Amino acid sequence: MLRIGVVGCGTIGRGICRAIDEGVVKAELIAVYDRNACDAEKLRGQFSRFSPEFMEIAKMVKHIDLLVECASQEAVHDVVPLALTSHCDVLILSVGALADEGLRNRIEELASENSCKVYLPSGAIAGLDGLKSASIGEIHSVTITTRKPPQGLAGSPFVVMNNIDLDSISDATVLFEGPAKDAVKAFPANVNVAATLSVAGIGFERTLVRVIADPSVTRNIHEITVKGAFGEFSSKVENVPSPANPKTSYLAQLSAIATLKKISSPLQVGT
Ligand SMILES: NC(=O)C1=CN([C@@H]2O[C@H](COP(=O)(O)OP(=O)(O)OC[C@H]3O[C@@H](n4cnc5c(N)ncnc54)[C@H](OP(=O)(O)O)[C@@H]3O)[C@@H](O)[C@H]2O)C=CC1
Ligand SMILES: O=C([O-])CC(=O)C(=O)O
Repeated sequence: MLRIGVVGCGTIGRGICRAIDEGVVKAELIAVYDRNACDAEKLRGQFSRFSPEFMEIAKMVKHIDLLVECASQEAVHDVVPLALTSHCDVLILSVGALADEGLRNRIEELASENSCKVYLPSGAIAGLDGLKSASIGEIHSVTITTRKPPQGLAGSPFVVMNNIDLDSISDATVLFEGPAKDAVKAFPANVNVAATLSVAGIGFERTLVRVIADPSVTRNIHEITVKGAFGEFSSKVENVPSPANPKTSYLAQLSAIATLKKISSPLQVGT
């Protein structure tokens, strides 16, 4: 059976571990790691079928087949090359890290040299199937508009560096418009979905991102428009935020679990 290690024991990590323990994903939960050791320790005690060990990454990669990164963009730099070098497949949630072209190329090279797979779940958006099909032909434009309650954007480098008082925003306000390459650095915990779109479609320079702080909404809303030789499509997801981390939509966690389910199943559905 597939042996999994999870890096990052926050909102998504906890959900993934629970899904493995409950048998939704047919795999063994071997190890967990978080830079806050006590969060990982708390999580370890919550399972009925598995007792994952708290393991540093260097040890973890010797005991698993697949490493799940659900920590931060910084963690992608630290753990993904190491896992691939150790012949582990990798599932990445903090996809914004791949805006770094050097890291992206290194990850692709290491995966290829070591015959490993790198999985990027569709996260909190819908429509990647259409974009992947469309990108076999010519794509003219990909745009994503992300609309979140102001406090869902709290702590992001863009808000901090520009001294934006989120509490004083009374109407929907466009905070950012620009390429995905800049958006994922400005809002690293909010628009990883723009990075996934970039990889699936026309890259980090040409994928355009708009971030709106909107006090009138309670959901994290992602609207995507793709235009190309195939015609055009739009998708809109109104996501329920995770109670433990309102930046992260519940669908992101479900999407990671669905990807693990697909990996561990003989039946493959969809593009
Ligand atoms: N691809 C997608 O569609 C989506 C991606 N995401 C991304 O997925 C990741 C996980 O999200 P979520 O579970 O909500 O986040 P949480 O903040 O709830 O949990 C992340 C956990 O990982 C820890 N962590 C962060 N960096 C490291 C590191 N370098 N090494 C070890 N542990 C680390 C955090 O510690 P600490 O609290 O100290 O930071 C925290 O305990 C985030 O990067 C998020 O932006 C989220 C939603 C959608
Ligand atoms: O969960 C979401 O709404 C999207 C998100 O935070 C991200 O892509 O980083």
